[in-house]
Amino acid sequence: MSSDMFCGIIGRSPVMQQLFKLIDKLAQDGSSTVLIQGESGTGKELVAKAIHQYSPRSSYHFVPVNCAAIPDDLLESELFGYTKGAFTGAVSPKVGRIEYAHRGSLFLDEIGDMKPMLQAKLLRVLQERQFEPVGGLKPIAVDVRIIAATHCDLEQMVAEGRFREDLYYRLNVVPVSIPPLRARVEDIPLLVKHFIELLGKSKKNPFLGFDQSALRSLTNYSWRGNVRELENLIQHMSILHSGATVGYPDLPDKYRDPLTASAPSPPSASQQQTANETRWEQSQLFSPTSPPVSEEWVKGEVDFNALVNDFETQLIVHALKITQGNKKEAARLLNLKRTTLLEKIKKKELTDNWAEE
Ligand SMILES: Nc1ncnc2c1ncn2[C@@H]1O[C@H](COP(=O)(O)OP(=O)(O)OP(=O)(O)O)[C@@H](O)[C@H]1O
Repeated sequence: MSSDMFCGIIGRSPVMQQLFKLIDKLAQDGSSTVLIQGESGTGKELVAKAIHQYSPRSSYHFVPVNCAAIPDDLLESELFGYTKGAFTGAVSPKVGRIEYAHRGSLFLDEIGDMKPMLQAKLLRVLQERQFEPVGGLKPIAVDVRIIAATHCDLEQMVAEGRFREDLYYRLNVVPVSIPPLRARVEDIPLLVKHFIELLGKSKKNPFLGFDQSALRSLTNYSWRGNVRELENLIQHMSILHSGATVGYPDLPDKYRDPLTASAPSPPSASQQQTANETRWEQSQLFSPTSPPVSEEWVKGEVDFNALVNDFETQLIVHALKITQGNKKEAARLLNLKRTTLLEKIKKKELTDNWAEE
């Protein structure tokens, strides 16, 4: 599987290609519980839907429940339903979302926000495949695949006693991790193209996109809100710049990267990225430590090894910044072995604090 799109999910980076394979396997399996972890806006719900849509359960319901958005006292009756007279106001019985998802998939988003009492009730659904509605005594059997998602570190929450350990292990049968967008920057141009096409479909005078310098700057940005933030930016740009191509100066302040501003324009103005242009862009991500026509250049005293060493340091620091210090990811971005990167970091005595840019 090497397509750049799988069930509406865009990604050509190796991690996304691996994710597509995992989704395919999980879909075929059809029953195992899945726990999706990733920062907000990385596409957790999209992945959950894809797992359902490709599974034998696809002709039944995909039922999403956002555990953080529903107040605690309502979440129990939303999930488990209630019998007539269960509480004041329960004038007729209500089917809960777990029962509604029978033979389909239940997507429990923000599972880390679920209160302990409900965690215990959910554990029973996972263990016994049955539950009682609020106010009911008779157990109801269900055949439901549970796909949970969270942006929290559930393992840490277990260690702190804030999440049930037994439930964590029941949920984490197949862990799926979606990396943040800053750790897969090669997906950005593709996502930009995808959202421009999507948003431009219904427009007479659609937004035409970004020029090379704007795109370069977006690639250097940290994307705390991940793909959702990128989608919002393109929506914003489509409104302000319909029928136009946006350059670096037109980007909102926070998306403008000073390194990009100092880089010269690429040799070709074509919107189409050729392999050569991509390589050229990569080399222009960093301004050289010495200007090309300095005194040393004229006198022929350029210290080639020192300059190459500096450039190597800049590349490593840049990769560590955009991966927030994740050395495995940084090595992947740089196409280096992890051990090679670790040796270079040690030799260069680079500090270990990459969280803030
Ligand atoms: N790889 C992707 N390809 C295309 N669209 C994507 C991708 N990842 C995310 N999106 C889009 O970004 C938006 C956010 O995705 P989604 O709601 O699935 O994220 P999430 O991780 O569940 O977020 P949250 O944790 O805040 O609920 C959606 O509009 C989704 O379609």
